[in-house]
Amino acid sequence: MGGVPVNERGPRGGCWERCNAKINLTIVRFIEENTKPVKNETGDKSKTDATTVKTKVLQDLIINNGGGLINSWVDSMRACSPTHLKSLMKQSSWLTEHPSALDMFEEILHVSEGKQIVMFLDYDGTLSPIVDDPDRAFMSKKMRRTVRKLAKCFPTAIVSGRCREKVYNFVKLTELYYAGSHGMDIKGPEQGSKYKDDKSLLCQPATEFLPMIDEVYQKLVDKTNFTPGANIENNKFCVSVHFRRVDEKNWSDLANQVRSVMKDYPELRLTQGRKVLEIRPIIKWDKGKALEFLLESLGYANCTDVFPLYIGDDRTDEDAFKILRERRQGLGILVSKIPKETNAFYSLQEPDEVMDFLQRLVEWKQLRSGA
Ligand SMILES: O=P(O)(O)OC[C@H]1O[C@H](O[C@H]2O[C@H](CO)[C@@H](O)[C@H](O)[C@H]2O)[C@H](O)[C@@H](O)[C@@H]1O
Repeated sequence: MGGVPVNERGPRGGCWERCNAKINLTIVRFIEENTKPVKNETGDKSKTDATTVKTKVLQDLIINNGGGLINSWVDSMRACSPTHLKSLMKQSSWLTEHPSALDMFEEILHVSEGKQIVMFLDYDGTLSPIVDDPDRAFMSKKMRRTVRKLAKCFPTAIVSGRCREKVYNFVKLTELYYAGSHGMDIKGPEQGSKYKDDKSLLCQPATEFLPMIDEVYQKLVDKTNFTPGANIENNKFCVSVHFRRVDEKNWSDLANQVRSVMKDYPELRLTQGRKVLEIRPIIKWDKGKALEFLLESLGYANCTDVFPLYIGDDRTDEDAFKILRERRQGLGILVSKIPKETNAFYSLQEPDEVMDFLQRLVEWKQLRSGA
């Protein structure tokens, strides 16, 4: 550790003052954008706030058995009104604290100067847009080309909540590291990596939970069978309960179904992603631990000259952002159009912006190495 370029407000030695004008412009754009009707992830203009509120209620139902339900509604409704002045101030201050990584590109290069950049990329919502059907979350050919070029320039890992095989089938690049099941299933590149021969690299810290996860998966499939739109996804070391296509009036039923299964499995815990409940072993392993494991495997355990860049859109990515802050090393970039509590330093609005950012990194690296 040490040699760390970031502090609580942003990269140390970064050019914050010079960038204020840029940030202010972005804030103005952001406020303009958010005073228009807000589009949600599936393109429905009216529902974003309502669904955010309901997601919180669903979580409350599951975790607190319904306690604090009314307060939760009111608090969330207050917090979610984008036309409310207080909320706009919150959005603008969020953008000041988490500026666009594209706007701050030069500063990021500056603080990574002389260090080995290592790339960590989440999949859903980061490399592929969020879609209704989880089986159809394809990444574009252009994004794949970009990630392929990126992996030629820097060690690159995909870190996903999906099972490793499934995320590999979407990405289809043999030269990458893959950490599936929220980091509980890690494998090195199939092809000899130019950074390390990691054909044998494999880390699966939750194998003893496999039979339990299969059992819970089956029970959830049976239990939610009559809830239209509910979709249970087996991610090998964890299970996802999708409610994106469940009518909101059935969310509490679904929550009760999940709770009735989970109550028999104290060794499992529940986290929440984007319209998905994620059930996984209670072990102390997450995307942050996966990041540390991969850095170590790459030989950067105690290095001061490494600069991990982690890009992700979901709550589970926060574990990795937090580790980077704690290590005071590299930085996290949150993909989000709306303010979220985050440990990331910067933001990007959507996968297209992620692609632009990755492309700029590739061009910069190629220029430097005279390729
Ligand atoms: O860590 P990630 O790669 O971001 O995985 C988190 C979850 O991603 C997938 O679900 C999300 O994307 C779907 C497709 O766009 C969308 O339909 C769903 O609502 C999102 O939550 C994946 O299917 C889940 O298993 C992962 O837990």
